[in-house]
Amino acid sequence: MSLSVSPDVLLDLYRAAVAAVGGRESVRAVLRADESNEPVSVIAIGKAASAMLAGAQDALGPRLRQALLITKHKHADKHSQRDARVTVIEAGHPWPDQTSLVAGQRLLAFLRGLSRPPLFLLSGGASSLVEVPVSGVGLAQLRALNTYLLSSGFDIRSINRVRQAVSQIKGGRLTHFLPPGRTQALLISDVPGDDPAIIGSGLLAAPLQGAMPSLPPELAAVCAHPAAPADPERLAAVDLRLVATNAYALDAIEARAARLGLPVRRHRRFVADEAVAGARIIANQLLAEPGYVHLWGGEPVVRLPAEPGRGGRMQSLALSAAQYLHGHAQAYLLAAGTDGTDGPGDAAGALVDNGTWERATTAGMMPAEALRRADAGTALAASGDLIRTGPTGTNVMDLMIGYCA
Ligand SMILES: O=C(O)[C@H](O)CO
Repeated sequence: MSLSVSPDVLLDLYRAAVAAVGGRESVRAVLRADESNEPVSVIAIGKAASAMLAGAQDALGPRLRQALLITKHKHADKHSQRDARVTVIEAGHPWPDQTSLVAGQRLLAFLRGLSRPPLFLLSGGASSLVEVPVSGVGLAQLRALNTYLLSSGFDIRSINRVRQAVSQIKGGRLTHFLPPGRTQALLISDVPGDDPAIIGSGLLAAPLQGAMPSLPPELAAVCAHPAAPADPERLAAVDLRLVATNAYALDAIEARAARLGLPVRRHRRFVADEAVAGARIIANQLLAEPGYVHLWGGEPVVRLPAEPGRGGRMQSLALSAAQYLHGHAQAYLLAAGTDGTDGPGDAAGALVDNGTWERATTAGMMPAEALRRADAGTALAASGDLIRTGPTGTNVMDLMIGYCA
């Protein structure tokens, strides 16, 4: 078999993956299979809420009676805004703001107006976008808590464990406000392991168990306000279904590669390392087995200095991997998020090759220094290797696709 794997082929595989887990397509595919004629009310919450709601609008047509859309500032699309049946609220992310509390009240009011349960469309970001704090906790405390959590280095499970402790709706407590009957929820997962109790802090799932991570005393005191426990019977009346995950995106790449006749090595270990360490592992695996398209899924982390530069975890990982590709005749690595935004800046990630390190250096950058300052985006802009997609309408964490001849 004669192979021709160019950077364009890797971009094509990445695009196929993002399309396969698109919020609109994923929701539409599931709802089209539903043959009922009943009218449906929809509540879509999360960074992918607009796209998910568009999928419901496509599939349900006139059956969609009314919808509440809660998404990040500037994330509501025209499709939703022009539909008179849709109430749009844009709220704060990654830190909750006043609009997140307004969204919480509108959510409860919307539910009070229903005689039967709505269809929920949930995606990552919901934790910050909507909140009804327990009594005694206000916006200032909520923001202080989230500011601490987001820079704590805790994993998302621990972060959302704390968020659940100060909420009247998270950790399954939103079920207390549902009308009677079975509730359906479709979810896009942006968390390792795809646990619905973690996605968006589990508005409709059983609460996270286990010890809380340790917090500074003033924040531990915020979490000591009592919250009503979730009712197991109400939780049991919710059907949660994942419609898009990181694994689905990797499946789509495998399927597309097979159609193109490309042999694939799919690495099953979820890449959650610190980005620079992860880059070394990935580059070693790639270079050890030439002639294959290598695939990894994950969500590495970047330790941020006091004043970080441009670019997120995927750009750090890509730039760091570029130093290992240097000197190889033909070697590429595409590392990109699936939501279109990889940290500060407008890039989704980067596609590096054996010349990236040198191009960045020739352009006057010091790539190693850029990595230390969490400024990979500036070096990759100079080497001409950034990928820009704009908002994609989904988020299933990160994809890494590599090839070396
Ligand atoms: O909203 C959240 O909690 C995160 O995006 C994980 O889903």
